[in-house]
Amino acid sequence: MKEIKRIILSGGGTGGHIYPALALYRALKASYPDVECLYIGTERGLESTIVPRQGIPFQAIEISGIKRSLTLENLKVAWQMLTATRNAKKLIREFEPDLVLGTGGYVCGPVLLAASQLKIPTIIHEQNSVAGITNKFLARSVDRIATCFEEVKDDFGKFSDKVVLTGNPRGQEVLQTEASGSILSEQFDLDDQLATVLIFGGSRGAPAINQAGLEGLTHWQEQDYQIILATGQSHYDDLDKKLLERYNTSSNIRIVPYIENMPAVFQSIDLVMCRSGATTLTELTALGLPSILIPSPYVTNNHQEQNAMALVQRGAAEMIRESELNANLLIEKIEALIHDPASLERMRQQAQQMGITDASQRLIQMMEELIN
Ligand SMILES: CC(=O)N[C@H]1[C@@H](OP(=O)(O)OP(=O)(O)OC[C@H]2O[C@@H](n3ccc(=O)[nH]c3=O)[C@H](O)[C@@H]2O)O[C@H](CO)[C@@H](O)[C@@H]1O
Repeated sequence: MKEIKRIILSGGGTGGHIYPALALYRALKASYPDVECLYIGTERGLESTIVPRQGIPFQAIEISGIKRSLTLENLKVAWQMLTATRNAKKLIREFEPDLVLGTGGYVCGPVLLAASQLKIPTIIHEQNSVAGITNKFLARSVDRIATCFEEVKDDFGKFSDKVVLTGNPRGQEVLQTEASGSILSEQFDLDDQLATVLIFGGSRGAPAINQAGLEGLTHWQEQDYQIILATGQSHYDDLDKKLLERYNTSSNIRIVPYIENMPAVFQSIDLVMCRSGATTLTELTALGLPSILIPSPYVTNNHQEQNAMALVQRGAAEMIRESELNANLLIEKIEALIHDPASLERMRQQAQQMGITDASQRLIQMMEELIN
């Protein structure tokens, strides 16, 4: 059997498309220590900082998303797509990969298209319960479509025979991350023994969640549990420094810009309140973490609400729509659950039942089949 020696990974914009690729890379490296990888993303996306920090060679190409209304803008995007595909071809020819795998986001369009035109085996990985625009566009050209929810198969229409349910590699990765009983004290100067709620938007933060979270802090300061609020880097930079200082010096509240080691931090959290991006949900279900989900209403076909409903219907999570969100509701929901260990335990079990925990192995097997 031919070994996997060189692969190109692509995907980005936000963390939800990047972390699955990185988790897969690490699993691949464990099976094939000599494997070499090139990551192709964009300069503007989070991948341009996250990926090089992992020591993975990174190349950027320029591409932006299709605007739904402005046709002139779309002409520019079409032109960019042609140039980007040409640039991607150049990178692919130079690197000579055995396979190219894309985890979603606009950048995958030109990269996977170029690879398939060069007759290199291709896989796209769809994390959501509703297929993204780029992945739908690529369905015709790629060899396999790896998915995380049964129900997304139909979105690929006549290409649905290429669909294989693999799950999201990030779930397997968080499960393999060792828990440290002292991460809350060491990293946040909080109490390792107290119940702790983690509030965050998605990889870029969410203004509505930040606002409701910040408004709840005066109340939470007086409670017997702890709150960590991760705002997203750019929102954090805009926060009033006096407010930050006031809360961050209290014993049970921490406001931070971004948590780099989420898989490790999650292990010490009792309840999560966050967006319902697909990669976050994979992490929550793998670990069996109870959650209150606030889907982003600003995504294609409202897919985050569908992602969230998959958990809500199984009793693994509760949901608040952003239109109903305010600090009082947040406080009420958190308080109802944090003081109810039986409900938390039920949610934990339900969440855990949903997790697919061998996604990397399934994807690696798919890669091996394709290159042989
Ligand atoms: C606005 C938007 O288009 N969002 C999409 C994007 O979301 P986004 O990238 O925000 O979403 P996900 O929830 O899927 O992933 C976020 C990732 O960032 C990590 N994290 C988050 C905060 C933090 O401080 N530290 C940290 O490491 C989370 O643990 C998770 O691994 O991709 C997802 C996966 O295709 C989609 O489902 C989302 O709808």
